[in-house]
Amino acid sequence: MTKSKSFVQNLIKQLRFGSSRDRQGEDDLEEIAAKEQKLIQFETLVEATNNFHPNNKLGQGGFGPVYKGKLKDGRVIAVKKLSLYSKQGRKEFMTEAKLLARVQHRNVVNLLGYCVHGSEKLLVYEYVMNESLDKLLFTESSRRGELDWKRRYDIIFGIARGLQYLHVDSHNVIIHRDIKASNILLDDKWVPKIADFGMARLFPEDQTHVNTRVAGTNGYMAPEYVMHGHLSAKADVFSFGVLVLELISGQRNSSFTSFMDAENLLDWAYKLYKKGRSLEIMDPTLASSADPDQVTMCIQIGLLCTQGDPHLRPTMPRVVLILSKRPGNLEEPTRPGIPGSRYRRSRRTSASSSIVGTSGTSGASDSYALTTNTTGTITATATATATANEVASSSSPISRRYDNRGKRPIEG
Ligand SMILES: Nc1ncnc2c1ncn2[C@@H]1O[C@H](COP(=O)(O)OP(=O)(O)OP(=O)(O)O)[C@@H](O)[C@H]1O
Repeated sequence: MTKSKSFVQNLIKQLRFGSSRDRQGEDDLEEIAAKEQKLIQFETLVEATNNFHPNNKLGQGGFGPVYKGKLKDGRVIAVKKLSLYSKQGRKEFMTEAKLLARVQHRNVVNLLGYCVHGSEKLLVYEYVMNESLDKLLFTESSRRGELDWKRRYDIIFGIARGLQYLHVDSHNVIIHRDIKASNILLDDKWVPKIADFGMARLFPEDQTHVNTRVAGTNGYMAPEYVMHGHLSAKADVFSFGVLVLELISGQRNSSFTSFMDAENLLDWAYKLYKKGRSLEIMDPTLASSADPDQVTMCIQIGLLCTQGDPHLRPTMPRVVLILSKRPGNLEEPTRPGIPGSRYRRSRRTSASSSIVGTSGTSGASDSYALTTNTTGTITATATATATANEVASSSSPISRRYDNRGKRPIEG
């Protein structure tokens, strides 16, 4: 067996371990990473970041702070430092280290190595120059103009390719679970890199979905995942669709300003689409650079990806195909599934990605109303007695608190 093959197999073994084996997993990982020469000395990082000087701080994530640094060989790096007291962070940190060690793709951030220094743990990435899409699109509004239509289209395409790689082309199915604007980094050529694999899950090849504890970010999570903890690649497809509509409109779904009585960005886009006026959602700063046909197609893709019924959403390979071939006829999107609105759960189990219809309700026998209150608590209400027990059950993820970043922690 080759060295790299045994490395990958060891990592897969570790990812399947339960939490009681985390400690063991960490020790193994150190050994494996050392063999792979992925270990970076703490002193090297101290020097590279000028002793983690506040001036070098790039931002603060769920794990802890991220610093910019420069290695002696000239490579610019981003160092993610795990907060010492975060048990949750430790788990996510290990997941990120293990998963990123085994993926390599132009549209996935490159993990250069990691470092353990006493109780401190650090992950070292290539520095991605234009930082996060979130900053450009929403926070530093003066820079939004830098994202003309061509760049936004290429970003959409790049993220789609990155997700196709994770879902299909890597050894196992990897579900990212937290696709959102702040987890997309843009390099100096505006190539998007999917980052932050702390919540990702690795699926065995023969498994298409699992039921899991819900974790993710408000505004991006697929309804079947929020409601039932049902996780499949289609949950990432949903988040991707939200991101596409955010990129086109320049509006954050989670803090949407209401237009046309729409409850959120997806609802607004859908209502305009049904009236044949979908281009009205377009960010005004795109007016001079936009290709209307391409924008229209991307809005339709965003709506297809965010459909309430996960079976109706296209797979990522299909999205990549649509983006590369620009077909004249695309299927009609059905109503989007949105936390905060009514979601109908179809009983149908077979997968299909090219169904034409007006709503994802065929065979539906139960439905839920999901509401988010001002404190960020998501609450689900069963609207059919047949499912009242399921909703009342303590294992059903119906009422969870979000932190002030809109992020739901992994529980248990
Ligand atoms: N490889 C990198 N290159 C350049 N900047 C980075 C890199 N990794 C992270 N950053 C910056 O550091 C900041 C914090 O990133 P991090 O991934 O820890 O958290 P986040 O995605 O903002 O939040 P959360 O952890 O809650 O999802 C981000 O704003 C991002 O711009």
